[in-house]
Amino acid sequence: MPQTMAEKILSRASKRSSVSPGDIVEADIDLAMVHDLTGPHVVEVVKEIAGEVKVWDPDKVAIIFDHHVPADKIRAAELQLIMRRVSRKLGIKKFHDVGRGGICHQVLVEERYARPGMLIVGADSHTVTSGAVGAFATGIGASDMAMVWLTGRLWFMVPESVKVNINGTLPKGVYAKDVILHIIGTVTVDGATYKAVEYHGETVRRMNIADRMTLANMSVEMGAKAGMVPADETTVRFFEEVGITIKPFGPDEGAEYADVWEFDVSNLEPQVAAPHSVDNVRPVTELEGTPIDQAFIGSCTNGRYEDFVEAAKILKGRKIADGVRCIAIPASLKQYMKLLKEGIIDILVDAGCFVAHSTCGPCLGGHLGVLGPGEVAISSSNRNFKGRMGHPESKVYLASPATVAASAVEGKIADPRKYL
Ligand SMILES: CC(C)[C@H](C(=O)O)[C@@H](O)C(=O)O
Ligand code: SF4
Repeated sequence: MPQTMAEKILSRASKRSSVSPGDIVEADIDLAMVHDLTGPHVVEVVKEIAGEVKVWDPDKVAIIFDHHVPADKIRAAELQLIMRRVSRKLGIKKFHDVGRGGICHQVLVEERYARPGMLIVGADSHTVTSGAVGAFATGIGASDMAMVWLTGRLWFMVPESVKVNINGTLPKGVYAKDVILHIIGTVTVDGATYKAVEYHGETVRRMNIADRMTLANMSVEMGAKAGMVPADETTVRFFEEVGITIKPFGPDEGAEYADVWEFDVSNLEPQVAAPHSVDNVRPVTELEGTPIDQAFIGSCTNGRYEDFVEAAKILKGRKIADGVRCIAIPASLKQYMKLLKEGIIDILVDAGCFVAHSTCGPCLGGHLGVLGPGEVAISSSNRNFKGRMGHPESKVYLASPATVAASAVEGKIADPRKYL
């Protein structure tokens, strides 16, 4: 029987010839990731069950520090100490300490830990990001992760698959972020609950890996279990860049989908998700002029080289508006280095941005830009829940890096198209 990407991956991992939506399978995990915040909980549960810390295969475990790095308070330092000791004890090679990697989802893709056809679990909801290279990647809780550490296996209910066809040429100033915001705005935050979403169509085929990561990343904001892009020639080239040969990977011809969604993006305007829900999406022209206090360019959604290049086109030779701070944080050391070498960091600093080394920081109201009462931010990240970036009385608007940059320059939500 022809199968979707999720079905193919779950059949292979559970050693079955085929699976159908609703089946319960026990599958072998190819890669298990934890970070500085969730790792300590996993360690605690593993110790409770097994009496000591251990993992089934140290080469299939990744431990990446990103949420509170460098440690912003004593508690964060304590948690990082735990994970540093565990990494050393277990001989984890995919261990990325402060300054040695970046945001966990960026690192999984950038280091090519995530590969097409893999089954990946991470103790973080945005683990779906690795779907950009054709993996079934999903977020799980600490106790599930503890079972994975101990056995290398986990049960799944095979999800129904949804095919999202995205066609049309993106207009100037409109990006992958606008596409995914538009999709979430259309289907709402529970529009894809427990579904495996596959992104198809000419628009997606033309997207680079950075853009595909933005799409996959926000799949969880409509409830998806996984968000995947078939691995095609672009993916093959992405792996070739570092000397790794992979084969394209996609659904079988004739695979059956629970739903097919069609989107034509040829006339799409830049999109903005207004407070306090990711599906509260409007075209930028409806929100233009809304005053802001802070702009943030970064996160696992939009903190890549390509994102900063777009923001820098707008920031070059301009200044951040008086009374507004713009925080710019590349998603990883590698992205930072590339931006540094190409003079993009100079442009950001010249414009008046506060540029920091890779961390989740302000994205989850952690540090390096926590909002105060009544403050308004526009952010290139993925969540705008009440209090997400700080005080419960603050507000977060989500948009593309270009829209964030244009807004930073004007001190109010602005349409990036007039700058491009
Ligand atoms: C802190 C962590 C568990 C959380 C997640 O799972 O997504 C965070 O990364 C987020 O984006 O809200
Ligand atoms: S950058 Fe934001 S969304 Fe991504 S993992 Fe960190 S806190 Fe979560």
